[in-house]
Amino acid sequence: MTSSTNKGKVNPDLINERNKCTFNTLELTHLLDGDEVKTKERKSRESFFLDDADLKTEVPIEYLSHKEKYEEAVRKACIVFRKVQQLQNEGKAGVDNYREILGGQLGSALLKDGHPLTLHYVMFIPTLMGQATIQQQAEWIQKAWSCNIIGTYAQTELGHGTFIRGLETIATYDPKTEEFVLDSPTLTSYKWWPGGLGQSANYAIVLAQLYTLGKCHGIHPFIVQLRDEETHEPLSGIIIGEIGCKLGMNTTNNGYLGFNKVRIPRTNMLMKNNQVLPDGTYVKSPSSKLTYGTMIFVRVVLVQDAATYLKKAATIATRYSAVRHQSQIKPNEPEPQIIDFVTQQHKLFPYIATCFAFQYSATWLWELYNNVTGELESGHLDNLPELHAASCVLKAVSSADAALGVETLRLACGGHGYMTSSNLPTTYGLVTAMCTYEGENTVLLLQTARFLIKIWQNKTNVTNLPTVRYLQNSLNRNSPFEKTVSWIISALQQTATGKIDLANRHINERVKKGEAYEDAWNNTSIELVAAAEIHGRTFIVETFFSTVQKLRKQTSVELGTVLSQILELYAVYTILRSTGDLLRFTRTSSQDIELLQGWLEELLAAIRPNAVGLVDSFDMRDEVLASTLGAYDGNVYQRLFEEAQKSPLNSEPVNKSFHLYLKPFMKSNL
Ligand SMILES: CCCCC/C=C\C/C=C\C/C=C\C/C=C\C/C=C\CCCCC(=O)SCCNC(=O)CCNC(=O)[C@H](O)C(C)(C)COP(=O)(O)OP(=O)(O)OC[C@H]1O[C@@H](n2cnc3c(N)ncnc32)[C@H](O)[C@@H]1OP(=O)(O)O
Ligand SMILES: Cc1cc2nc3c(=O)[nH]c(=O)nc-3n(C[C@H](O)[C@H](O)[C@H](O)COP(=O)(O)OP(=O)(O)OC[C@H]3O[C@@H](n4cnc5c(N)ncnc54)[C@H](O)[C@@H]3O)c2cc1C
Repeated sequence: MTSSTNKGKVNPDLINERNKCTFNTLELTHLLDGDEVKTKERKSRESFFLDDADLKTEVPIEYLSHKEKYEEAVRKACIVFRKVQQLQNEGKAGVDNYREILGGQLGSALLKDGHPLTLHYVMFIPTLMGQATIQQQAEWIQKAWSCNIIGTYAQTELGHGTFIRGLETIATYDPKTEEFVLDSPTLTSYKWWPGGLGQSANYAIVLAQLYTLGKCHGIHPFIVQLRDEETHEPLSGIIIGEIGCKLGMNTTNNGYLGFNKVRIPRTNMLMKNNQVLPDGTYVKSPSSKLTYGTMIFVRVVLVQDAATYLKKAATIATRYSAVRHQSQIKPNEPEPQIIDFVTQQHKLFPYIATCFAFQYSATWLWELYNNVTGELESGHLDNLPELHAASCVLKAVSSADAALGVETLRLACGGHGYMTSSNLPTTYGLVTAMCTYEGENTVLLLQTARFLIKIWQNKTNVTNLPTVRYLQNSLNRNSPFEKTVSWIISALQQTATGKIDLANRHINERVKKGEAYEDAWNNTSIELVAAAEIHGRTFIVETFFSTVQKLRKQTSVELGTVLSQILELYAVYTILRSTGDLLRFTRTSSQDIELLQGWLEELLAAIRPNAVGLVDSFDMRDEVLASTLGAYDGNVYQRLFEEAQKSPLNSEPVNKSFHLYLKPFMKSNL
């Protein structure tokens, strides 16, 4: 039985759902965490943070002003990281805990609408680790780890986010003083967006165009002090502030930054990859793309984050759907639980399955990232393009599907899903941002397409490239329909290959007609994005399949059966999203599509008794869900009512606006 912190009387529908679950939810929780010990450690960390009275906010943050929200977020952020440091000193915290504390699980429970110090940990420290020399690390890392300085990552500008070669901030080397002079020559060159930049950080990694000895060498990273370490006043020549309210993430303190001829020492350019010598000589690294390393790191960790946000929304919507009764299926019968409507199951269950699919792809990608960065350290760059392409497509597909999933799950909760207290709107605000930051999704899909087309055009040997190995079987037509996940994978691979081939042919045809390659690329880009997307989805299904094959060797029969069902559901759901392409690029017939549809419906029915059990296995504490609709006890209506009482408008029977405006207006109409 999955534990919960909530001691309330549990709703009978949920008791009933839990009684009919066919597998041991605790076994699945352990499997998702890694093992029983890891579950214990996670739960003890959760208690360490969530039971701390100082980390609770009395008034729901929605009722605070923008300024108050920020101040409350900083208060909590400091407590959170003091506690992290305590765990570190006790040897109980590592990188994974930062992920948990900043990301979707604990992170959004502690700071519901974003963390003002996230960028310090997610990009400032990783950039120092990846781009600074040993000497520079000796100077900066310890100060950063212990938070004596707080940093951010200032790359995006008002005028450019995607096209980073077009950034306008300038760093001109002055050999006489051995300093760089940072300047923002235009309004569009102002940095715009960096998290924590507004009022929290006193340092930043700034990406700027490097000029030395009269020549521009492209963008390079510099560590720049922004504010006085004692007074926190902006330093001379630094123009800084916060960018204002956003759709979500309103406590991340995103900022703007301009430079008016700010001088920094030569040694503040991060020189692990490229260098500027004291006399101004430029020394180039083997690959200009190593400067982009931090972006790969963040894209990799975001895939896990997408899974976590989706788990949260799936838990809320599934529990709510088990408790909510509405309408009738047959006349004269009681109103059913809305989870019994098949359309409702179709909104919920594929997204429950998607949580698993993304988690397994995230694990795979994290391992690839660690292997390839290890190789980069020893000068081997061969596998960087595949890592880049894989991280782009998995970040894009997982964030897009998680955003769509959270919104679908919100809609699945009807009117109550629209309440802020359901926590679905805030979760959507967090997850949809992911589609834009760290590389806008379309742009990232085009990066993956670039990799795929290159492989296809050059007939590259793909034997050692796991994400594209399937391309070697290229255009062999797939076998007749079989009700297996292997068949689905091969049909998806066939479809992806067909789409890559067709896009490539269209580029070539356009070039033959006289278009420049770049124009032909742009004119084919709708197809290129679609090809990259299905390539990504295919890989996610394949990874889910191989993971379940491995896991089934260690699970009980009951859990193994459920894992296979959700794998099948994810596979069938994914392929049914592409029926048009399936008919175009494979031998699949419309009768096969009917069979797939029937299979989908069978799976929804098979998963129905275990739906609540599956989301219970995610083991998200009520404080993590922070939702009137999703709590473990299912007491939805009581919670909605209680939360409504917290509206400041309910603190007095008559609001002054009645006397000031409404009454005079109403009387004047007599
Ligand atoms: C150590 C302590 C750690 C503690 C922390 C641990 C964990 C933290 C964990 C979890 C955190 C959890 C949650 C996080 C929660 C919230 C996150 C909150 C905030 C997020 C902040 C977001 C911050 C940002 O957004 S920063 C700004 C990001 N900006 C972008 O991503 C810009 C996108 N644009 C680009 O990347 C590029 O410009 C481009 C679009 C790729 C084009 O570049 P260009 O130079 O024009 O390249 P071109 O197209 O010509 O390609 C040339 C060539 O290079 C290849 N290429 C491109 N990029 C890369 C790369 N990155 N790596 C390798 N190779 C690359 C490209 O494919 C081409 O190759 P080829 O010529 O075809 O061979
Ligand atoms: C919540 C949030 C937090 C952020 N945090 C940070 C941060 O800490 N530090 C930081 O430096 N930045 C940060 N950013 C900025 C973020 O990285 C950029 O907004 C992002 O990379 C997208 O760039 P853009 O805004 O220039 O979009 P644009 O590139 O202007 O996108 C607009 C449209 O143009 C299209 N487009 C652009 N180029 C192409 C192309 N080559 N081919 C096809 N279509 C194209 C896009 O697909 C999109 O539809 C943050 C952004 C957000 C929303």
